Amino acid sequence: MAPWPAPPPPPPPPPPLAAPPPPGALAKGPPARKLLFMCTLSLSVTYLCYSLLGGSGSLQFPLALQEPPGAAAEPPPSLPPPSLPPPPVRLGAPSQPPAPRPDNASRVEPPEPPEQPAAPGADGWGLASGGGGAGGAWLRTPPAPSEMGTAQSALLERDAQESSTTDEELSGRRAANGSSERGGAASTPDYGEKKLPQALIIGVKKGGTRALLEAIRVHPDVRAVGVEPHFFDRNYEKGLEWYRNVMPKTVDGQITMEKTPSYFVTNEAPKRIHSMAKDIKLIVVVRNPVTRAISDYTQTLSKKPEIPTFEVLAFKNRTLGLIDASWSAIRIGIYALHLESWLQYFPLSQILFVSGERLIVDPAGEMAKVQDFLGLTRVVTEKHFYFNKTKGFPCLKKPEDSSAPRCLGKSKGRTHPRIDPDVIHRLRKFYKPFNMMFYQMTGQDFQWEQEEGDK
Ligand SMILES: Nc1ncnc2c1ncn2[C@@H]1O[C@H](COP(=O)(O)OS(=O)(=O)O)[C@@H](OP(=O)(O)O)[C@H]1O
Repeated sequence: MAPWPAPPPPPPPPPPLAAPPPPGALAKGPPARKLLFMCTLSLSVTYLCYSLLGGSGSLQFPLALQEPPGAAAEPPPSLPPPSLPPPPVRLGAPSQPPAPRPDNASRVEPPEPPEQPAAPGADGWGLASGGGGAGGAWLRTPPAPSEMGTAQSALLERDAQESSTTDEELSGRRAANGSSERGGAASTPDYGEKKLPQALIIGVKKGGTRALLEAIRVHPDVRAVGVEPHFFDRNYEKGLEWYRNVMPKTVDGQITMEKTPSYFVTNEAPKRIHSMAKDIKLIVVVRNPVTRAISDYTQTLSKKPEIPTFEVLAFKNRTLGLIDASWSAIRIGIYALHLESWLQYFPLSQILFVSGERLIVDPAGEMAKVQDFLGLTRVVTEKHFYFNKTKGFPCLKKPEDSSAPRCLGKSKGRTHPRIDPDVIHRLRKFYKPFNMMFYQMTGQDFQWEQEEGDK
């Protein structure tokens, strides 16, 4: 294993509010941080402006964003006049500057066993089976308005608690795979030490996080917990000792990892993670937000077939073209806004953005970047993957203790319902300025605007 790189210096405090740059100033190339700050500030203000246009809504995303039918995609409006009050809730912005490392011992509860035994391969790579998706095109009748209100609130309620990989999926996979699958905590030898993670896959839900985790677990210098601990969102009160106890044992030179995709959109997560380990490495698998939203919806639909159609849920008012950004399936994909809160605590150099699309077409290429980022030697390479035609995805050729090839389970790579192309078009236009901002913030062009289809 390559030596763990020295932790980068702590991020500078968020820059003070500044006056908007004169027109064209950005094009003249101001310092990168200033540019980034101006961009993100502009985004937040954009969001506020959209919000003021839209009406009522949830706390985090108060309002729907309006996109009149046929309107040309436009970049976010420029900064507001100085008299405009600041956004009451700035998405993801921490309420305080980074806190000093807490005294863990002072708030630790007696450790208890993990809720889920950190089952290796839980929902991970199983033997390739036929299909890989549930059903074909899903044509559904929109519900009556009264029905819809109830269905939508039930959905939103569920959204708040839903795991990206659900417990049913996990237990299903465990049953299907048996309990002796490779990798992870359960197959970790009974020596070594449980450590807090040094790297996290923090998102995004439906981005390809499971595929990434399972691939990196092939590396002998990585140990990862199979289930999603949800420590920094749902289980934080249980304390760091609980969290440590969830982790697999590691020996010197091994990295401890976990993935919980909801961290990326949890307001408190950046601060909490920073207070645990400011030099932690963060990985975000991102995917075209339109496809991601459909994938998210598809997952919910598979559990709750009675929910309204995607087309119904995507709009606050379809005639007016009001996109419902309070719906989590849509909100999660506004990556630039979520990233802004992470950048308050972590430098960009500590965050790796993996393309969910490339993870499918070139898994080895993306894994090379991941291993470099983690300071690992490139052990996981082309020779570990093959494309499984039945599954329609790359699968692992040969996990470390088995000669059988493995694909991810049926909950990964579901067949998406057919979505009205006009709705997809409108969503693309909705996301475009946020995507542009995200490319600027990360310095990477994920080329989502060039994709034609949904998948
Ligand atoms: N190798 C491989 N096999 C199967 N699926 C793959 C793979 N690589 C990426 N993907 C894509 O991963 C999507 C699921 O993302 P996540 O694992 O992040 O989902 S979750 O948030 O943990 O539920 C899943 O989304 P859907 O296709 O919408 O089901 C896949 O497109």
